[in-house]
Amino acid sequence: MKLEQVVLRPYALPLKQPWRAAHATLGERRGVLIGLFSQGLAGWGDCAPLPSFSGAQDRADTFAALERAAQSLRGAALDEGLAGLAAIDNAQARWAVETALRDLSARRDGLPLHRALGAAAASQVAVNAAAGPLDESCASRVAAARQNGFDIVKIKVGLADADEEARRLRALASETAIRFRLDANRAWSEAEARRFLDAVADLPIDGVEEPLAQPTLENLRRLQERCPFALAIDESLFELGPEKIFAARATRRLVLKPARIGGLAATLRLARQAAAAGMEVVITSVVDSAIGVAAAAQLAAALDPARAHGLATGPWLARDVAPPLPLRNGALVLPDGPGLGLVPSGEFAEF
Ligand SMILES: O=C(O)CCC(=O)c1ccccc1C(=O)O
Ligand SMILES: [Mg+2]
Repeated sequence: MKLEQVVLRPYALPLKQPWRAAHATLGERRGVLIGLFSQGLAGWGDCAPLPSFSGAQDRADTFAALERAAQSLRGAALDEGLAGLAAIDNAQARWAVETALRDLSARRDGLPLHRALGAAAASQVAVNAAAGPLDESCASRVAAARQNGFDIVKIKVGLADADEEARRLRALASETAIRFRLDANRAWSEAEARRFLDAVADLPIDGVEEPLAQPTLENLRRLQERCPFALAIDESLFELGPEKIFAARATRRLVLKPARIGGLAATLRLARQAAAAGMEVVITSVVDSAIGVAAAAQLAAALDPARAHGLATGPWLARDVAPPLPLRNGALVLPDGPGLGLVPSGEFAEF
């Protein structure tokens, strides 16, 4: 299958309200879609680097790497594209290109992408709601999540004093019956983390991502041992090292962002290694476009559609490149169609 046309389509999508986390605020989302065309079919991928979050590569470097990859794909065969993925030296660009290639190849084979990745057919993926930071309007977002059928709501912590946030979380827990997934994005010293985690130990907490500003396998293990719920490694994955993490099992959970890891196959490999080591794996999106979220959702469906993944970021965008996958009763509904199951629409579909 020869790639007859390769297009790059930049986007800038405003958020309904800023996405705030410890160390980062995001007001709009910029990325580039890559589209591959062959025999009347198209495959799409999303490249949306997050320079403000640790571990992300510089945006200009990323788009330059995507541009180079697009150039080398023009006129190449689909299989040559897949064989050349390892040569793309930028994780987010590689993720976009691999998504587009596998979307196209799954469409050729008439299979939804998760089926093309070797999984049984799934119609939905369980997800946590994304409720933003623990601020004044958090309670209304949590109540809305409960109303919309979510069992787990994710909240960013580490943006205010740890004792104050523990009090706010307790107040929220008394208002709405829901489980909390917290993400400190490396905000706390070990002492602050201990103070917060001890103060909320009796609340319905599903897990806490990245509690420590300076995580090591030793301090994470100490913290995990005093927690009744899962702690998770997310952005510290490569700093701590996947192999060391699997051997140590210092935290119960690992968050994998395929956009940051650099592809579907690489993420599947890490996820299976983590599962074999006895860790829980959660796949998350990066407040990217509906194309990126759909790709991560297909991957999550291939891995474990029943575990709540962090893929409900679509509602934060005021505009999107395609109608996002619908959220129903705490799950992302997967399209029936082949490949990703969605294509860019409106201005993003013209070329
Ligand atoms: O996990 C979720 O529900 C949403 C994804 C998310 O929180 C996130 C989005 C962009 C960048 C970093 C993160 C994060 O998990 O730290
Ligand atoms: Mg996280």
